[in-house]
Amino acid sequence: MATQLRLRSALALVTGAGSGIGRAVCARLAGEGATVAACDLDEAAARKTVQLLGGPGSEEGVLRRNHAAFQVDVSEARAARSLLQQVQACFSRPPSVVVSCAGITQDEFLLQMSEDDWDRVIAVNLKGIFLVMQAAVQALVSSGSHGSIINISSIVGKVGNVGQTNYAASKAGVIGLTQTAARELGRHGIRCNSVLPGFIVTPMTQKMPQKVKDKVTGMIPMGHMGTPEDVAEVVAFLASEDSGYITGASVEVTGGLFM
Ligand SMILES: CCCCCCCCCCCCCC(=O)CC(=O)SCCNC(=O)CCNC(=O)[C@H](O)C(C)(C)COP(=O)(O)OP(=O)(O)OC[C@H]1O[C@@H](n2cnc3c(N)ncnc32)[C@H](O)[C@@H]1OP(=O)(O)O
Ligand SMILES: NC(=O)C1=CN([C@@H]2O[C@H](COP(=O)(O)OP(=O)(O)OC[C@H]3O[C@@H](n4cnc5c(N)ncnc54)[C@H](O)[C@@H]3O)[C@@H](O)[C@H]2O)C=CC1
Repeated sequence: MATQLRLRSALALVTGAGSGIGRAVCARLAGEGATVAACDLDEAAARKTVQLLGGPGSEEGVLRRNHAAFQVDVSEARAARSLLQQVQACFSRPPSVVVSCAGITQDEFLLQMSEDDWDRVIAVNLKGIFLVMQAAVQALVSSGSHGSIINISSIVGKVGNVGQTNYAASKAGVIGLTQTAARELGRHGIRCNSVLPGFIVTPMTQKMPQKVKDKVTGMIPMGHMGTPEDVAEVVAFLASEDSGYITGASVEVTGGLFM
């Protein structure tokens, strides 16, 4: 159950906000009082998220007074830096909560995987988190502000997965990146944690071959796929002071898959 408005003083920057887990995270954080900067490669999708957050100004085409949408390709260094400049210009402060959900798959067996398939997934899923996190913590540290960074990895980053050498490597990298940032930033009052979702119902998993989806679902101890809201619940906890002594953690939201 959400603690009433425990994030009322937070400005939350969420990437991948236009779909799936990122959209659910925006809704949950806003529901707990946060002001949300919904960021995505697909600006229209990010705007749709802001409209779905409801409240005054959420009518079609009118940005809600206290939330805003931003377009960004997180894999581009200039774009990531510009995003933080835009967000600070819009809200006159750095984001105290940063949730990196933006991610892609380009699945293929190792024997057939192209260099481009490898490079693109690493650029978005790993370098993208590095770029956004670096820009955000530079703003937080220079302003002497505390914060909570939540990076979305995957259970695949822990155990691997057939057809995902690129994706698994990127998600394993997110864990190590986050743990290292936690070690460096604790003295600045900035916590950094990873969330490792399991098999969640989103457009990303809907692309999988049905026979694989059926196999995976049968392996989940809780017997069903998770929802984006299941992940958003954990993200909200890590964003709040209720997790004030948690940093460097990897929190699995999997229904017990690969425990
Ligand atoms: C025995 C089942 C074990 C399942 C373990 C898998 C756990 C996955 C949990 C995922 C949870 C978190 C996921 C996440 O973070 C979000 C995502 O990444 S969603 C996308 C996940 N992607 C995959 O799992 C890869 C799915 N596979 C494919 O997309 C295609 O197979 C691929 C592009 C790799 C190759 O396509 P193609 O050449 O057409 O071959 P087939 O599709 O016909 O497959 C050939 C053969 O291999 C089996 N197979 C494919 N993928 C997997 C897999 N992930 N795990 C186990 N087995 C797999 C497939 O069933 C075929 O087997 P046959 O016996 O020949 O039918
Ligand atoms: N769905 C699942 O089962 C799981 C998903 N994850 C991770 O959760 C995160 C969210 O995944 P889903 O919501 O399922 O996917 P999704 O495909 O529904 O949403 C991903 C969002 O990221 C955006 N995006 C893609 N590339 C981008 C870029 N370069 N810059 C900015 N935004 C970009 C897309 O436009 C999209 O809105 C991803 O990092 C994914 O790897 C982890 C474990 C399981």
